[in-house]
Amino acid sequence: MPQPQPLVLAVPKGRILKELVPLLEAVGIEPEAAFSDESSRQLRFRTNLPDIEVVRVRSFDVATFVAFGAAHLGVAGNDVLMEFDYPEIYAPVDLNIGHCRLSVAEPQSLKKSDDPARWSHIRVATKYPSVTRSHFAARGVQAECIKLNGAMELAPALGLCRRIVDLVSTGSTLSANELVEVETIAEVTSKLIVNRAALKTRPTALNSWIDRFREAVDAV
Ligand SMILES: Nc1ncnc2c1ncn2[C@@H]1O[C@H](COP(=O)(O)OP(=O)(O)OP(=O)(O)O)[C@@H](O)[C@H]1O
Ligand SMILES: O=P(O)(O)OC[C@H]1O[C@H](OP(=O)(O)OP(=O)(O)O)[C@H](O)[C@@H]1O
Repeated sequence: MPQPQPLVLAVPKGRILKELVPLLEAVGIEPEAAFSDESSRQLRFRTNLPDIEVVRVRSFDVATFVAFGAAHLGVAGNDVLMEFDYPEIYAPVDLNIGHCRLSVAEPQSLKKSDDPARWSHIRVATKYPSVTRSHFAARGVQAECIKLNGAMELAPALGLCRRIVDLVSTGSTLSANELVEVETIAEVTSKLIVNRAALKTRPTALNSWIDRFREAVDAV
């Protein structure tokens, strides 16, 4: 009988990867050496297991690869999952890594006189326009979003807008840019995500990976 194609696990480049590597080890996935070589241009990696390979993509693209079934499994923050809200993605395991929060922030000087309860229309710079619009629409505030892909914290000082919605962890990026949090939209951690159609066609293999990740998180 022909062997099924290896499962594809999509992982994000960047900060989550450092926290993810020990979890991959704990579930028994050891990618080939080029995976840990930051200078390597390789994007697709064999592992010690013939039935799983790993691809490394941008954090937002993990969700897209998994939603379209190009990857069977992935690791993504719930900031990314909320922004796309793909119905094709199932997120069964909280990996307890990538802890941060999605927050609204504004200049310290503005906060002194500001009352969020009185907002009716605000302009916000963010990488998360969809989450931002729905968060504010739920209380009748129209949020006009300017999409940025990074360095949101610069926007108020340069007059692009007065408020931003961005991820906050230690708060040091906000304070270095004289901004303060006004409210939290969501707590964020990274999840193991699975393509729902793949879960139906390859249930044994995928459920076994879900169990292994769950056990590895519980063992930490
Ligand atoms: N300061 C932080 N502390 C903890 N987790 C974070 C922090 N910032 C981001 N994250 C989590 O890590 C994920 C990837 O963020 P990261 O900043 O590495 O990607 P990025 O560089 O913004 O994106 P891209 O891959 O598009 O370059 C986010 O989606 C979020 O879930
Ligand atoms: O509260 P802190 O601990 O300062 O963390 C918050 C920062 O972390 C993330 O950016 P990251 O460092 O990942 O860089 P990026 O702007 O390139 O996404 C986020 O976008 C904030 O800028």
